[in-house]
Amino acid sequence: MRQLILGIPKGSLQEATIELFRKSGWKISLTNRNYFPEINDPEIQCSICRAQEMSRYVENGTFDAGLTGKDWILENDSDVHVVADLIYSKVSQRPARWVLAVPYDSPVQDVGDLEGKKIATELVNFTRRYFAEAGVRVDVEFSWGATEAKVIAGLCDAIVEVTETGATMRANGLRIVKELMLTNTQLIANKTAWNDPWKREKIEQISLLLQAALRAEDLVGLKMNVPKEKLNDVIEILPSLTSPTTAHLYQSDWLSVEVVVSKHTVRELVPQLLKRGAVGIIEYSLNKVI
Ligand SMILES: Nc1ncnc2c1ncn2[C@@H]1O[C@H](COP(=O)(O)OP(=O)(O)OP(=O)(O)O)[C@@H](O)[C@H]1O
Ligand SMILES: O=P(O)(O)OC[C@H]1O[C@H](OP(=O)(O)OP(=O)(O)O)[C@H](O)[C@@H]1O
Ligand SMILES: [Mg+2]
Repeated sequence: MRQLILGIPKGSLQEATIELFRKSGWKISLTNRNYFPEINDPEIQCSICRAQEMSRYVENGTFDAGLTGKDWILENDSDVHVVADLIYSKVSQRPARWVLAVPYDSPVQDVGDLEGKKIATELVNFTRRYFAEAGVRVDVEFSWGATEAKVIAGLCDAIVEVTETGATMRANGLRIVKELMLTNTQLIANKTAWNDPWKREKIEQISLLLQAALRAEDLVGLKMNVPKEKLNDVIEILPSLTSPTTAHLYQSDWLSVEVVVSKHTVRELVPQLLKRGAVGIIEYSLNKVI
């Protein structure tokens, strides 16, 4: 039987990635210190890899496909096929941001103010390129991590660092001067693997289901009963992916109405639906939206 070698990112993206696979129908079992986790699909062999190195291993064919941040694909300048953007980060379903930041009371207000200064970052190539294009000469120094501490300690004048919730920036009293890049997780494939029909189909299956599970995260189903004469009043305020489904209730003038809506609209929507004559409203979560 053929097998697809799939890289799963270690670190910040690991938990969210394994959880997304679970929702998509694949159980990845990680035991302590084992870098080759079990997966309940004989056609996939998983391997754990640092997000920073993933794109290199996909590019050179060690892995057929893998998940990692767009930031590191760009930083490594890897020649890989991007199969899908999967918008999630460590704790949210939003992109993370790479920002230029300084201590709160620093005189630096703009990129140009950093001429001749020192910048610490994990994303050295990207940062050098950014400042070269801006025509500002800076000394970019590689940082192994805990980068926020370095600018506070005065070891550099500014940092280029990733932020998601902003908690670390706030906790260290840092000020964002500029947002340099948005990044999100991507599913990438080795170019030769992508041209192999069996592997491509397997990668596309993974892509389809991961995207479906991710889309479902933000949505819920709503179902309600509505008397015929109130139907238009109710439908008028229903946002929906497609137009709402309606069905007649058995031997009655009532209809059942079903829609898929954004989770965040529900608390506004439900009281209005009640006012307009809907009853027996139920909300249910969705596993996948295709
Ligand atoms: N909240 C976040 N913090 C840091 N990286 C994040 C976050 N959300 C998403 N990412 C992405 O995770 C990848 C970095 O993950 P990785 O595990 O390799 O580094 P790390 O989590 O910083 O590891 P380490 O604990 O060694 O610093 C990048 O692609 C980055 O964009
Ligand atoms: O905006 P926030 O939600 O606070 O997340 C961003 C923080 O998370 C990452 O740190 P990491 O855990 O990777 O530690 P490191 O700095 O040692 O790499 C990143 O380097 C930031 O410090
Ligand atoms: Mg880190």
